Amino acid sequence: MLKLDNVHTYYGNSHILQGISFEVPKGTCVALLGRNGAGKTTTIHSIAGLTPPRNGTIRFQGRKIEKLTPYQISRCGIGLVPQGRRIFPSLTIRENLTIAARHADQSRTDQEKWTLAKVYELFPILKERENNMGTQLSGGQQQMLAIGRALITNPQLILMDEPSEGLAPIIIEQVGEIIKKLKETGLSILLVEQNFYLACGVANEVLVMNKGQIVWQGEPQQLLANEEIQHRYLGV
Ligand SMILES: Nc1ncnc2c1ncn2[C@@H]1O[C@H](COP(=O)(O)OP(=O)(O)OP(=O)(O)O)[C@@H](O)[C@H]1O
Repeated sequence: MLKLDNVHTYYGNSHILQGISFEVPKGTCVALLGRNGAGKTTTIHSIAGLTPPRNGTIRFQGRKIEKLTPYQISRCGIGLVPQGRRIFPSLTIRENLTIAARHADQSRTDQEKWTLAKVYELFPILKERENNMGTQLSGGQQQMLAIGRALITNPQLILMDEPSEGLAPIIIEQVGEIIKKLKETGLSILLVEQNFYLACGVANEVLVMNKGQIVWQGEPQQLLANEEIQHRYLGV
């Protein structure tokens, strides 16, 4: 589904991603873990075209996408749930969703298509509060809206940047359940997280980043059993 090969990304002269390679197979969730500043968001932004890589290739369903614009990448079927949610504060829930729907990929069959009704079915609280402004939502509701807004573009892969950030533990559990449900629909997910337990609970594979490189990769159970890696790179 997604394949990065030797990706190098810079901010000016700062060499941030130093040869990142990994794959997200179809229908799976791959979690990217690491301390603050490890390069997780930069990886997501490199894939989404917001900070294009200077070297290396990124393939989505076999097509090279590293030189495309963010809009073109989104049209290929990659949805972004950005860090901090980025809800439009002066629009209602419904407007936040319908604006995103205007950019939806229409090539999928009706059954697979995400509509406003399907997003409301997944998140009934958004339907109940559809006329509330973005700013009037709790952190958990904003996260649901950010996920709904990505889904309504009909992506085949979503990039989620720290969905648990700033949320209470009970809401983080709900986010975990949502991610599992999305996987069941066949969606592929690249999940960037600081929350070790959330990531290990939902991912098929975990990648650990440090200083712009992937320093460990394996199954969640292997990471849960590996205290050395947890201490050294994740501060668990
Ligand atoms: N716009 C920018 N200009 C210059 N350097 C940046 C910029 N954004 C990030 N960096 C640097 O790039 C490195 C990687 O940052 P990045 O945000 O990818 O890390 P992260 O693992 O996502 O951490 P966090 O959890 O804090 O978001 C850091 O050293 C950071 O200071």
